[in-house]
Amino acid sequence: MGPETVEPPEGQVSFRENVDRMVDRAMAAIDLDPGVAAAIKPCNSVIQVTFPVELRGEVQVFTGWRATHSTHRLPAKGGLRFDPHVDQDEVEALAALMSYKCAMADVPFGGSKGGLLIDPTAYTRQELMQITRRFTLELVRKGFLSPATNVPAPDMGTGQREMAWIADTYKHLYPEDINYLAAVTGKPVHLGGIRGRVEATGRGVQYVLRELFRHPEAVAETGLSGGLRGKRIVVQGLGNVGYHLAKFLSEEDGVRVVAVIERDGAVMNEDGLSVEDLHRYQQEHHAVRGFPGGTFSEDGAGALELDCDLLIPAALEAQIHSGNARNIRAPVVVEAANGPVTFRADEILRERGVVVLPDSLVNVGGVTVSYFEWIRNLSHIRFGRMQRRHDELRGTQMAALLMEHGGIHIPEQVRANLAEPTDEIDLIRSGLDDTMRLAFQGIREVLAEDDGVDDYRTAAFVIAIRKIARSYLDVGVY
Ligand SMILES: NC(=O)C1=CN([C@@H]2O[C@H](COP(=O)(O)OP(=O)(O)OC[C@H]3O[C@@H](n4cnc5c(N)ncnc54)[C@H](OP(=O)(O)O)[C@@H]3O)[C@@H](O)[C@H]2O)C=CC1
Ligand SMILES: O=C(O)CCC(=O)C(=O)O
Repeated sequence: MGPETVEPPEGQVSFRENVDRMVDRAMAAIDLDPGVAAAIKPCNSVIQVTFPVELRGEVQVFTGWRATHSTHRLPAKGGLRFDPHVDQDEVEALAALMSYKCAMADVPFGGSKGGLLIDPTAYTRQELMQITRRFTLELVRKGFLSPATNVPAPDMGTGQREMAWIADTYKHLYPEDINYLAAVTGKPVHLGGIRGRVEATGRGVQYVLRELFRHPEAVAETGLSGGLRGKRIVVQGLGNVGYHLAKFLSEEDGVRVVAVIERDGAVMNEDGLSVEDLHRYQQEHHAVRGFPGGTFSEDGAGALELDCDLLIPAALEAQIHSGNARNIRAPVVVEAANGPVTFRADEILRERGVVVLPDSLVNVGGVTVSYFEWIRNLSHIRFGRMQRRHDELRGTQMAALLMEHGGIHIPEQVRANLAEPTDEIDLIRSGLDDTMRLAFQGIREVLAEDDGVDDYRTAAFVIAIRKIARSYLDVGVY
């Protein structure tokens, strides 16, 4: 749609419609059978639950949703959001995105997402536990939560604590289910979680950006040059995803975080913000205003338009829309959040040559490590437990053999590395890194080979849709 076209106000286009329009663009590019397209796009089932909880001596009623988009693989997988603005349209859109990202990155799950309409900051820990347990009960009883069919995980407003309550509630309902721990992922490690899940989405963003900068031709297309080191980033949202990605990129890759946008405004420092200091400040003050390490502006939305190399929205959807897409100065937008760019903004950015790395690629690290956690729960054993000492012995023996019989001097540090047993976290990072690299490479292949596909988002959807369509066609639709 050209900039001159008279368009309906963008606010009238729902999140779900935005996702569908992006999917339509990809389906058109591969000439998908209309029947299969119609089978893939809608949510398979959606539940709305309304339940009472007695709090502070009175009954309060809560509403929540869980949408299952696709069940071509089971369980259907996706986060659970606690937010005062969530609605059915939003969870449907997010469930659809889960199907596509899982298929694209070879994470063998269908797509689902849930939300509870609540302001979590208005309740005590004890109250939230009561509400979460009751919500869990509703979802379980209605067939929307179990290790085999539908497995939630953290999203906005939820984390390890809520996942622990969900797992425990499920266990009390089905103590005979030997796989009860696999009913939810993102749990604390001591309660059946896996090392590396908390930071997985942020870590995945780091790995995908590292992979981008291993492809000089891809970097050249963005108009940037050189490596990741020294690049200037603006991050929106310093929650789970935003904090970890900003921390890893600045501490490990020499990236400069020139601005962080939070709910109350933006804090800027051209020399680079200390992510740890800012995070600590934000945790303490529930705001970034007043942070001594940078300059504050109340205009958070305006800060999206700051000059930088990589703009990384990591908070809410629809942050880049037709009203500000022409003002975005970053040559690359990295969608760490789900749906931060509307369909219309996506078109404008494409016209302007801004490269958008889409959510389905960028934030797939979270569900990837959830997949590892789910497998760990089903296998009832920590990854690496059987081979750690075996690896150590083999490394020690190999180093000794090379030194004694090959006459090779191996420095002590190298010998120590060879003999070091592999920890679970090493395996998780290896699996995550591999997934992110392969996902990026798969998209580059489609961009190179498919005529009519010339942006990362369409390429990611093309990969996903082809896989989902194949699984529909292979088994037949009945
Ligand atoms: N957690 C995960 O593993 C995954 C998350 N995602 C996506 O990443 C995004 C962020 O999720 P996550 O980090 O888990 O959520 P969190 O709730 O941990 O963090 C969200 C952050 O965004 C901030 N925020 C809220 N409103 C605004 C606003 N208007 N402007 C700027 N910042 C704002 C929040 O501030 P405050 O604390 O004040 O509310 C908070 O710091 C979501 O789109 C989610 O779906 C995607 C894949 C996996
Ligand atoms: O870890 C998961 O299962 C889901 C993560 C998620 O909600 C997302 O990728 O948007």
